Amino acid sequence: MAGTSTLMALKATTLARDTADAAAADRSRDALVLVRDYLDQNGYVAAAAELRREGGKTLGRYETVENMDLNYLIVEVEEYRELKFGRRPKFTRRVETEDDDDSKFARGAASKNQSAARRRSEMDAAKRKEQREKARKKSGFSSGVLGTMERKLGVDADRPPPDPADPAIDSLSVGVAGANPNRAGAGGGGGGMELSLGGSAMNLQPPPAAPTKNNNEEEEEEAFMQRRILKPLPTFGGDADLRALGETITRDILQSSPNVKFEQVVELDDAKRILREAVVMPLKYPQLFTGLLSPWCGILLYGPPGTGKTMLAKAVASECSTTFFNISASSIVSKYRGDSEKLMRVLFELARYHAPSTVFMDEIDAIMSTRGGGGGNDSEHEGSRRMKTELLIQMDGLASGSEHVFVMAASNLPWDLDPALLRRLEKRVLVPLPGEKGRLAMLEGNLTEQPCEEGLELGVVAKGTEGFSGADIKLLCKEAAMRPVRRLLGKLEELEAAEEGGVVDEERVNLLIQGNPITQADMERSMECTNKSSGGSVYDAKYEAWSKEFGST
Ligand SMILES: Nc1ncnc2c1ncn2[C@@H]1O[C@H](COP(=O)(O)OP(=O)(O)OP(=O)(O)O)[C@@H](O)[C@H]1O
Repeated sequence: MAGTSTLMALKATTLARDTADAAAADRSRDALVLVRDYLDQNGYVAAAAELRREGGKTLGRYETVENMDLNYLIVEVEEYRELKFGRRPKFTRRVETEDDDDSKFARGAASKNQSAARRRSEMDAAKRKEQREKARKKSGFSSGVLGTMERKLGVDADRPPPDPADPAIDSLSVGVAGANPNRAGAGGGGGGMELSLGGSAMNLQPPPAAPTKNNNEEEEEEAFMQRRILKPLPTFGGDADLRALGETITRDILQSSPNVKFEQVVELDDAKRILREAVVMPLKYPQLFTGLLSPWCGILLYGPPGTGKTMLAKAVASECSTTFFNISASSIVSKYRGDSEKLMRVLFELARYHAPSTVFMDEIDAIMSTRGGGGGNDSEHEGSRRMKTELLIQMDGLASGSEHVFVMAASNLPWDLDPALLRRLEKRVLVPLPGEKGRLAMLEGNLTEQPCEEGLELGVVAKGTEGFSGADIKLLCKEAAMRPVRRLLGKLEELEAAEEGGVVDEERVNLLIQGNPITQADMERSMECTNKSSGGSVYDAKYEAWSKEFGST
């Protein structure tokens, strides 16, 4: 009898344990499905795919039931705890790790970026309202629920989005094993993802990349950019093709921070002035640029190759911390041939989504030369025609939209450009070859870190390089700097042979380099074997003539 009751007790315990195990497994599966669907809905395509891969077929058989998602659960728990305990629960807290000085850094960045954020906030208040409304519709929550969520995080509808560095703001960390850190294409911050209320809608945001040094303005600016671009992709109305294209653009075209300063660009004062006036200032002082003075939407930089057009575009993006989309028109033609029309649409959608943004289109003549008819290009491919039309439509949209998206196009052949595009590129700025002074400054800049012999006369080189572009000067310096290295190679081989392991230590190599500076003869020899790449005076005259007719400064 005693034996039977022991057996029954054992059975009951086993049954209870099995039931508890089954419930735990269900909970675990539910959590994964909820996270997966949340990632999907918020554009974390790669992370969701990774979760699918790890979850295998079993996970694939489940989906979140209607009227249920992660947001909803969080709100439920919050409201329940508030009712029961009189205060809302904290789901997460910020942690500092040894190798991730993130929060200290982010606090520094927060104070530096405060004034910029204030400026942005004024511009963006209306936009945020609109986004809140969209998010509310998307999440299916009433505005009251969203309001409650925002209050919990101290977010005011008309205040700027909370800074993730603010320790007062809680965020929910969701570990996604194996999540692709490059999901947003900018060297993301690893597998962990952070659920935060970015002003209104809940987004799973990967944490900002941890910088290596603190208190450095450039790096802070870069971290700000990282946070901005690590937003998840927009959903593109659920269109899988567009979303895939969005992923590609984010990976290939969007740059976190070009990190080029205006001071690094030699000469080109006119171009710098116009760019400051057209982009930098309107972002800093939006109240000055309204109505008739609304900022320019498009600028064309034209001139010989290698004169600093790309550098200028990057300087603009860095100076105003705009998200930088750098696309070479020839790559649109070769790489996205069948998709080029869609690419344009997705590119501009992403630019608006990450606004303020700068879209830089290099070699614009490759896609926007004069359309069929007048230019004699009647055989123009239909797809290419549609792509051009799409670009024009998108540019028109910029003028009427509220987002700050600024298009910079560059061309070496402005006379080939379609007049319809020219009309939309309101400012057209010549980026000419550098003068003698400019060339000297470039020579000095390029050779700053190279050991040069005492009394090296760079002025002579500057005089003798008439017609050279900045890129040519860089090549010339590289060639000159190679010459002492070539002289050293023989010596290094001898030393290697004598050295155990066949490697000469770094210090010794450095000493050898210091004792072998660039000489005047090296510079002269380099001038002899480096040619200018631009077309010379015929082209110069053509630029001048076009400038007179179409340029604007
Ligand atoms: N004004 C300049 N100041 C400093 N460096 C310059 C300048 N112009 C050119 N350079 C040097 O030349 C390189 C190439 O310049 P950049 O790519 O900006 O030229 P680009 O005008 O865009 O050329 P392309 O028309 O061929 O695209 C730069 O990385 C830089 O080293």
